[in-house]
Amino acid sequence: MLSIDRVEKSYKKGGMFSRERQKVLKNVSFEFRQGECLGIIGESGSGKSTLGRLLLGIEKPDRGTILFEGKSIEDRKARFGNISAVFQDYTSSINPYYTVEQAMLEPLKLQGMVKREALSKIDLLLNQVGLNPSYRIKYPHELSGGEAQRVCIARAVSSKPKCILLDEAVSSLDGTVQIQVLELLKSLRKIYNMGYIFITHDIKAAAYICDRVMIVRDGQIEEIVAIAQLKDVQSEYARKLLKMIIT
Ligand SMILES: Nc1ncnc2c1ncn2[C@@H]1O[C@H](COP(=O)(O)OP(=O)(O)OP(=O)(O)O)[C@@H](O)[C@H]1O
Repeated sequence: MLSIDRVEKSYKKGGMFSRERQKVLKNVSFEFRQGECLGIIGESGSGKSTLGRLLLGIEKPDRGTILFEGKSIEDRKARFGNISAVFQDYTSSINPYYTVEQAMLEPLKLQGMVKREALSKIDLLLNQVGLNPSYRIKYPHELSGGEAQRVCIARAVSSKPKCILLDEAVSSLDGTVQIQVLELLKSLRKIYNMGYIFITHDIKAAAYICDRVMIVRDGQIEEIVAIAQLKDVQSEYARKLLKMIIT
């Protein structure tokens, strides 16, 4: 569904007048299959979030191509309604002056829904993420971290996307809430028949939800492995990384 071919990305390094560039992604190629949950794991600074932004079409690669069902992800029409995102920072993902209802109306209106239809859809979406209709009138500061992230997830599924990219989406939640949100993601995946790209440094969370994980090292793919074969990773680095994260 998503074809990533020889993608490279670099950023300017140093001050405003510096010409030096840091290569953040190097020759990245892989396929994301329809309906799968692919984890992207790696050390801090390995380029996971940069790759995530490129997959969303927020930024352009310097070289290489990213195709969504054969069309460039840079083409708004290719990605609109097909791919959405949930980020770690749920508090700044929702406008602080918007109620939950207003925040959820936005994407539904963009899909061309009339207000009456959108309002009943909001009740359904809130219900699907385990929040009752009383949450419609709440502001972000009145929500717990887990509740705010549920609202972000409800917004992300509202367009019935084929894929949601989750960038450290459960990392700031504490233990039990994290598991509840992972369970929610599992059940929504079945309801909507969609795939996830799950960026995380938490291998346990990845193992809980993903079918395959891609291990990224210093901007390059080290290895892609099915979760069931995680214990049998081939590369020395992947073995060390997994051991380090698990202990
Ligand atoms: N917009 C940017 N401008 C300049 N440098 C950037 C930019 N975005 C990322 N970088 C650099 O690219 C490298 C990779 O960053 P990235 O956030 O993609 O890594 P990451 O694996 O997601 O890390 P973390 O797990 O800590 O979030 C880092 O050295 C970072 O400083």
